[in-house]
Amino acid sequence: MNYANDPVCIKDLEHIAKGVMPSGAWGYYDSGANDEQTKYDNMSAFDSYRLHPRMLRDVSTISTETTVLGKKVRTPLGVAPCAMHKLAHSDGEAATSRAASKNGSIMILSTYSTTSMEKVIAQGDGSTQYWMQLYVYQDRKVSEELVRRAEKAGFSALVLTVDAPMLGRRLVDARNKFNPPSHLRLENFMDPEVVNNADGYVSDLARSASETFGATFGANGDQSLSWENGISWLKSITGLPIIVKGIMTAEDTQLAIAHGCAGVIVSNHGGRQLDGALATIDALPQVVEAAGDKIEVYMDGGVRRGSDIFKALALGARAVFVARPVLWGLAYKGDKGAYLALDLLQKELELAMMLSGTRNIAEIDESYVYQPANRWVRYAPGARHAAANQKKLLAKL
Ligand SMILES: Cc1cc2nc3c(=O)[nH]c(=O)nc-3n(C[C@H](O)[C@H](O)[C@H](O)COP(=O)(O)O)c2cc1C
Ligand SMILES: CC(C)CC(=O)C(=O)O
Repeated sequence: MNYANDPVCIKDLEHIAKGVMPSGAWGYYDSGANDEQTKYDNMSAFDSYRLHPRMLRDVSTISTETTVLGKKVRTPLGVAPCAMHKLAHSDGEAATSRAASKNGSIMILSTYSTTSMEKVIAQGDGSTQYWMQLYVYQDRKVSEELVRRAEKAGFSALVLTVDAPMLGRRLVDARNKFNPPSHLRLENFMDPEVVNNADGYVSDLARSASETFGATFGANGDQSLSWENGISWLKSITGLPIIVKGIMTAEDTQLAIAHGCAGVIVSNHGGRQLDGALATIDALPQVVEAAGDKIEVYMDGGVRRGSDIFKALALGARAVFVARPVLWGLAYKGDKGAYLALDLLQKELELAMMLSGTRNIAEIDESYVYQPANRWVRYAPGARHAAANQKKLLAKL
C-alpha cells in the first residue's frame, strides 16, 4: 500500500507512527497478548457487519451531538485511557487533552498517565468531560487518594478497569525487555505541588511503578477484587458515577446494574489481556440487550474508521472510544496529530451518516446494519435464542 506523508486516514497515521517511534515504545503501544488473535479480531470483526443505507432523506445537515451520562457532547467519539502518552510525544497527555477538547470528545485519563490529572484537565475548554480511569490497589489508601484528587480536579466520572488483575503477556514487550525510559514519571502518583521534583512521590508504588511498571502493576494491583470489595467499596467512598471497563458478557452487565454502576465499557483492553476473547463488536449486542435502559453501554477496540463507529452505534453503543489511533496521531505531531486522528474519524462518521441517510445519532439503529448470522455459537449477535439462554443463566446468579 502507498501511505501518504500527509495522512488521510488512520492507517496512514499508524504507518507514520511506526516509522518515528523507538521500537520498544512502538511495540508496547502496538502489542496484544500472546498470538494477538483478539487484537486483530477487534478490527476485522467490524468488516463482517455490513451497512444497509437509506436514500433520499435530506441529509443536508448532519449532527453527531448526543448525551453521555446525561450531559451533552458534540460527538459519541471519545479517547480511551492509555498509559504513558509521553512515549509518543514529550507533550504527552496534555497534548491529547487539547486535541480531545478541540474535537468535543470525552477523554478518559489513565491512572498510569505521564502527566498529572490536574495538568491534563487544565488543558480543557471547560465543556469537555474528563473521566478518570482507576486500577484498585492492595493499598486502598492509594486508590482513595486518586479518587479524592479526581473529584477535586473536576473529573465527572470514574472508570474502573476490571479486566487486568494481572497484565496480559505481550510477547513483543517480553522480547524487547521493554521498560519505559527512566525520565518518565507517573505523575498521578506524585504530589501535584511538587510534580517535577523527584522527591514528590506520594507513594512507594509510584516510585517503583516508574521504574519497572509491569512487575509493579502485578505486585500492587488487588487481585482479590470483586463486585463487593471493588464496586461497592468504590461507591461507598465517592458520589461520582462509576463506569466499569472491560465488560464482555450479559451476566457481568447485570451485575454492574445490580451494583449501581452508571455504565459499562465493552472492552477487551485492545486485545492486550485475554487473547482469544471475543471481538468487542461481537460482544456488544448481548451487553446492550442485558443493559436495556438501566445503564449506558460504551465500547472500544479496533475502531479505525468512522463506519466502525457507525456500526457500534447501530448495535446500541452510546459512545465509542479509541486508543491506539490517538497515540499514533500524538507520535506524528503532538496535539495537532492527536486532533487529526479524532477529526479523521469524526469526518468519516459524518460521511457514513450522510451516505446512510441518518441525520442524527438517534436515527442510527440496528436496521442500518446486517449482522452476520451465528458468527459465534454461544451468543450469536441478535439471535433470539441467545436472549433465552441468557435469561436462564442470569436466573442462576
Ligand atoms: C498503549 C496502551 C496503553 C493502555 N493503557 C491502559 C490503561 O492504562 N488503562 C486502561 O484501562 N486501558 C488501557 N489500555 C486499553 C485501552 O483503554 C482500550 O481498551 C483499547 O486499547 C482500545 O482498543 P484500540 O487501541 O484498538 O482502540 C491501553 C491500551 C494501549 C494500546
Ligand atoms: C501500565 C499498564 C497497566 C497500562 C495498561 O493497561 C496496558 O498497557 O494495557
